[in-house]
Amino acid sequence: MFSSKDQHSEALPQYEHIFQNEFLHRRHKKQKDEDIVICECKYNPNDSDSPCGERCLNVLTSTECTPGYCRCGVHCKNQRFQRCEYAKTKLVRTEGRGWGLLADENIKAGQFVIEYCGEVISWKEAKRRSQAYENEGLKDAFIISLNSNESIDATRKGSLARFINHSCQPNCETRKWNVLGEIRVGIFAKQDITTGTELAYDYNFEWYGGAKVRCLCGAVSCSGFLGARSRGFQEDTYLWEDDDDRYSVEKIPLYDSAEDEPSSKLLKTVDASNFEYNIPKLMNVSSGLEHQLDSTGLVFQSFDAAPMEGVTTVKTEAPAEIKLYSQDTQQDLSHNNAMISRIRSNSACRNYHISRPLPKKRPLHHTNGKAKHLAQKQVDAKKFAELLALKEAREEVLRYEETKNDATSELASLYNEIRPAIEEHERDSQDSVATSVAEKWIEACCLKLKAEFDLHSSIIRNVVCTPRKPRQPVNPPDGGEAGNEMKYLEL
Ligand SMILES: C[S@@+](CC[C@H](N)C(=O)[O-])C[C@H]1O[C@@H](n2cnc3c(N)ncnc32)[C@H](O)[C@@H]1O
Repeated sequence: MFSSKDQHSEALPQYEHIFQNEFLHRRHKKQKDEDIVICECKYNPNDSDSPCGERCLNVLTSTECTPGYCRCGVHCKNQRFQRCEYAKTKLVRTEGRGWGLLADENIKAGQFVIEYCGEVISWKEAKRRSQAYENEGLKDAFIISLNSNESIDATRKGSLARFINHSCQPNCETRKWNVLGEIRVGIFAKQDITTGTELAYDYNFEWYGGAKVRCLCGAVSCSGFLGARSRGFQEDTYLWEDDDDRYSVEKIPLYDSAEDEPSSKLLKTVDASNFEYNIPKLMNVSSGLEHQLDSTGLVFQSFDAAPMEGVTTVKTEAPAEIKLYSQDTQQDLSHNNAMISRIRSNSACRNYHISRPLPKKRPLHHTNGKAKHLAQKQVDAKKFAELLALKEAREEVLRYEETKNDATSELASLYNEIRPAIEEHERDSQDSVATSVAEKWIEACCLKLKAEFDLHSSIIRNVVCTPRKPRQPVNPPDGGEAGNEMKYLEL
């Protein structure tokens, strides 16, 4: 695997070694006091996990503690990027893949290995440079994506992470961390790695166009080319062989399984069931909830078929299911989508598990071969309550409605609270908000969703199981005589 030649006989690549990203098109953000999240850890000499270990709120949200603010002081273990707490590694010459990086000590699964440092440039500049490097005849590519607007270029300046090669069956992965208000990319071990093993992560979603390089990772599941799963790759037609000859390739392999889709497609769904946060568990829903109460325009769908508001579906074109929600719900949804699109750039962040492809669309109910019109109204819980004969049932429905209203106002006020943060991030062309903010938002969305569900299920339960008030004649609004014109309240 590695060259038998003396490793030092090959000239070391020309680049400037740096330990922190350098910003070319803007300044490093200054963290404001109000943006600093202080964890609840307290240093306890008898508990090795106490100074910001796995239970630390900041660690759980992939945010490093801010020195001077963390109560654990010098004992804080959550400043690994800032303190360059890298694993020991060794540069080696590989067969056919240029230089590579080996573990020079045993590395544990989940361990921070090294930061991918380089020059932070705009996405446009990344495109320009990528083309320029190709024109200059540079074979190795060192640009990776930081967020949807920015990239890190380690071609001229970088850390040793620039030497980590690609593998389709990697032992490492990239993760994005919030460090003093900036997103930084770290290489983390996916599994235990023994000393002397080459480190590798999957480049597939980071490919920037230009030359295609045949992958020599040797994995059984090898995709054939570096970045072969990226959208850019599939649009391009050149191949760069190991001997640097170019070939026009007629048929670049296309990947059609859900897993192989470009990340931009994959990141449309958040798997809420995997959240590691303390988000209230949603009730189990029986399939018997698929009801339609036409006279109120109220449509119920079994929970698993509906997108989980603000959490599950992020899609620019509204899926059919979204139409089942009321207009104000849809408004919330667009806020939520904006939020999710801001947090989704942190795709490598393990806390969000943004991983599942879009759920398959369920066909809507059809009548006479036509799609049934689904009215988009709010549920009038008071109207339902009035129809119920039992006082307890009426009270229950109204109680759930109040809880739902509280959850709705809570979400609205949270949006107002975080609006300045969102606007600031937009000004700075930053694609993510603080994880703590996203976390609060998701929790509020879940609470609102649960409250809505509780209300709807209470209405259904009571309509089905408790007696209704007898039909009452109502006088027409103009005060005319009841009789032939008599109308009945109907469910
Ligand atoms: C970030 S650099 C890695 C370090 C590089 N090997 C060097 O010598 O500087 C990425 C480049 O390494 C080469 N490379 C990385 N992984 C490879 C693989 N699995 N098969 C073939 N070439 C690979 C490609 O030329 C790629 O553009």
